[in-house]
Amino acid sequence: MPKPLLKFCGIRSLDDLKIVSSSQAEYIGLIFAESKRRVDPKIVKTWLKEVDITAKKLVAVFVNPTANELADVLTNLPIDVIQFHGNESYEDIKKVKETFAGTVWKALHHHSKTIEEMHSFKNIVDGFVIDSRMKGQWGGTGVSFDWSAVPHYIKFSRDTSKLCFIAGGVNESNIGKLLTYHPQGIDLSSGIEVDNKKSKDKIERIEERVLQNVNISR
Ligand SMILES: O=C(O)c1ccccc1NCC(=O)[C@H](O)[C@H](O)COP(=O)(O)O
Repeated sequence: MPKPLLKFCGIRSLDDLKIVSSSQAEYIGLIFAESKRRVDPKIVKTWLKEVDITAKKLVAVFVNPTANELADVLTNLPIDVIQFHGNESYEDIKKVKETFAGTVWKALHHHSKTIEEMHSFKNIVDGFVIDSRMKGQWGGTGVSFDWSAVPHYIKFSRDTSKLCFIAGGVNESNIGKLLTYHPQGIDLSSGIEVDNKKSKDKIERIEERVLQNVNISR
């Protein structure tokens, strides 16, 4: 089994960025939505002068963004992926794709109709992030969903040639179980934090588990 792609999300300081830049993650996520992890694109721009992340892809996470919010981020930062994490419509995403040449993912919350929602976005997005559904919160909840549904999400994504990340409450204690489903991608935020900061130790322990699993399945 190949190593699942890793996305470390919710970087909120220069120190966080330094930590994830030397990690095994392929993707680094920044939050541009209402959240304790929200960052200002102009400040992130100053961090990028100090930290080389050219080996990684930068993901901008939005929740129902305005055109101005999108423009502010896209003009200041070298964004590779836009992740729509709100209730954006197919048409909203289509409009953004007219001018944004990068990759676009739709985050969907796990519930009984998520596969139907994936169907409705499959012709406009490059990938999905499946996250936990928590009342009043869009993401970064630290809560995991019932992973017995993960094989359905993986199958749908494979059949439609989309990338699929599993998100929501993944941490060093439960990632072993998630790895048994062989997801293409895993997205973590709360599970790699201590006191609201990204933790190098937690990241290293998680990466160890991921790499162990890759070796075991060889
Ligand atoms: O992380 C946030 O604070 C956040 C706020 C609003 C919308 C999305 C947000 N996060 C998006 C992500 O991609 C997170 O990595 C994902 O929800 C998993 O978070 P966690 O459960 O904390 O691992």
